[in-house]
Amino acid sequence: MTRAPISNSPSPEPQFTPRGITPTEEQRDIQTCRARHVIAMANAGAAKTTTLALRIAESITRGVWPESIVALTFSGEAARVLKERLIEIGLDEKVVRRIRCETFDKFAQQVLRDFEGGQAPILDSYDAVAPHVRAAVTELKAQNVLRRTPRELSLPEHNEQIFEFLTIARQLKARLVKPQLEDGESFEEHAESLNLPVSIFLLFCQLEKDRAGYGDEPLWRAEFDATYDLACLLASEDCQIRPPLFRIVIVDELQDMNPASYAVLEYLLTQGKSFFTGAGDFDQVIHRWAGADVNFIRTRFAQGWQSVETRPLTQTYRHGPIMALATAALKNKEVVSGRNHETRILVESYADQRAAAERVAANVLDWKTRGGHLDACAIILRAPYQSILIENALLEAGIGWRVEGLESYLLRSEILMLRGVIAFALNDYESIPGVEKRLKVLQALLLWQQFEWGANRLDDAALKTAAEQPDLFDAFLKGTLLKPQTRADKQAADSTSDQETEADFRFLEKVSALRKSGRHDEANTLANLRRLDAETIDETPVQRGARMRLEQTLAMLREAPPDEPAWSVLERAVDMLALKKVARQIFIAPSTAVMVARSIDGFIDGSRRNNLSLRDFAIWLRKAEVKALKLRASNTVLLCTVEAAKGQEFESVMLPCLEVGTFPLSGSDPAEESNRFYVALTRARDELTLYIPDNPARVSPYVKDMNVDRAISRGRLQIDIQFG
Ligand SMILES: Nc1ncnc2c1ncn2[C@@H]1O[C@H](COP(=O)(O)OP(=O)(O)OP(=O)(O)O)[C@@H](O)[C@H]1O
Repeated sequence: MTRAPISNSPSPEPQFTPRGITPTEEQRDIQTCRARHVIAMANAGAAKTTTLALRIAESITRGVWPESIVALTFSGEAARVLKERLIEIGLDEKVVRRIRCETFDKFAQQVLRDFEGGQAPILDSYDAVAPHVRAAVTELKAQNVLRRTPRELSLPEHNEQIFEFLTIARQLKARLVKPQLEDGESFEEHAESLNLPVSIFLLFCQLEKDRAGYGDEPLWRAEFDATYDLACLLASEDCQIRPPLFRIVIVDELQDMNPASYAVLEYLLTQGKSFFTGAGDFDQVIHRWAGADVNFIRTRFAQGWQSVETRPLTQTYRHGPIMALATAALKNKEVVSGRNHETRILVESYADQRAAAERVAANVLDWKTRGGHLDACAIILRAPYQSILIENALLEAGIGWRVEGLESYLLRSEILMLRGVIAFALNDYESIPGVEKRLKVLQALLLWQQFEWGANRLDDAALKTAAEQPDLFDAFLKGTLLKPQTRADKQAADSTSDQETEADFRFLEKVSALRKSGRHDEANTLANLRRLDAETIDETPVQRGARMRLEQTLAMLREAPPDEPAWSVLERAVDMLALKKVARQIFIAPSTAVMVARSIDGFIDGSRRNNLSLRDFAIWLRKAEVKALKLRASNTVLLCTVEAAKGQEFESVMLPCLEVGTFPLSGSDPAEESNRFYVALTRARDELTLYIPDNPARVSPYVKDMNVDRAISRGRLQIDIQFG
């Protein structure tokens, strides 16, 4: 980033006066700055988003149409927070709705939809993209065999490898790498120039070719593909696409910028001759896997732009000096607070995870007793699996909670599937309340039993009917889950029950027409072939294994002594079903498979409470679910991931499980983990509670780095001196 000196020309007096805050000199300067390009890189809570909102409000007050302003971010959450800040500082909600405020990718999707005249399906997870990767692998292998000298290819087969490939592909797209060769270049040479194995580059090219299809629009887009496609189109020589242009362009979370998003931004700025203001924080990069690159911002961003001014925002207004000192120690940088407030930092030690969860619930109640609002309190987790014990503790304490960035554990597919198994074993289908929930249980069972049903069939009325009626629920077990799949089942895997009935009808008509015209042999052959399809077992070894395991597990559960504790039978069931191994087969991301395994452990651990039998545990689960729903109807505390908390702030923040291996999470990028911790802790306005194990050797190094005691004593001194 080019750093031009701050211009000497004084900024004009602001015309917009915000509600609720008095902008500092620095904020006013950015609000009214005359420079065409203004950039502010600053600490967490240093009012970046607020200042961008002030800049937008100032433009509108000076007569700019809200429709000619676009505010782009890299996460939906950041776009939501920016809109929230615009309203907080006093812009009318109706005016805010007229401003285009969304992620780069949503913006690109809309532009492409208008250009292409339709929306290509969006595949929103790696799991949804994986079948396309497998198809591309098959195609590449087939092509390779036909080569005069086949290459030695090493292509992804297993989920972990496919996940790794998709992550590489995403990074290539962030870098705007095209699936093409330069003139006269070989694939080998090009792959080498990208520092990639040739097999991976070939697969990247093949997948992109498949995605492009033969029409004007691609067959599908994964997350970020719209940004990539738009950037490629804009860079093409015969560029036909004309994205809308805006007078004012705002970008929040600049640290997440990558070359593809930058190409879109540059187009908007050059073609629209727009005024640009951007803000970000180098220490909040937590999406490196998706191509976010601090070096890009530091070295290439704004290169060649005229009239670029970097402006400071030196003080954090979110929290007081104690927190500022603690974050400064953590990140080894200067952090100054402009808030005269003793943000409390509390450190609580725990003996085990259950005790920690109970302390979290007790502290939430205490927060409420001291006059705090539940919805101003957030429990931020490093990983979703950590929610199980906390959800149980909140439930026990009668505290309602809502979730962001994770699903309540009772709704996660691995837990739904286990609940289905319990319901089948006990023949107690009512233990899962509500048709919707039972449908989800059936869908989860199909996923875990590795049925390759298409979306059509999974959402079909027939499955919904099975979820409605107890006898059909049982028939589903016997007639689908425990029955070996046949060739006919496979053929119908993607059709709805209506389509199946229609196919049956057409078949009968055909046979009858043949008979009527005396072609009995043909009619018989057709009928025999159909019978053969219905009788021929056609299941993969994996599917057969899953079916046998389910059968044996149900038998084991039914034969278990009725008073045997649930945790003990469930442990055996999880082993027999080989769930942790199956998780690795089903989920593309290795980290997801690990989380699922931990989630299952947490579920079993949760069943240890009160030593309930399996039947009583099923009853407890049903009651828990009903109670959780009721509690959710009132005020709720937020249970969320760090990613979901980014950009938000809360009066009270609780960070459980700050131990070695959990935060930083083992196997994760250390630099990014440190940033993640920084993001989590800097969400707090008034109170931060850190939960650490009572064994000092197991305490997260980040907590040690914060040097809390020193921050408290120095911070108090600072409050006395600075604010009197
Ligand atoms: N001039 C001011 N006086 C007092 N409080 C302010 C002022 N400007 C902003 N704030 C408050 O400071 C807090 C942090 O602001 P904001 O969310 O804009 O920071 P940020 O830098 O975007 O944070 P993050 O890095 O987490 O995205 C908010 O509560 C906001 O209302």
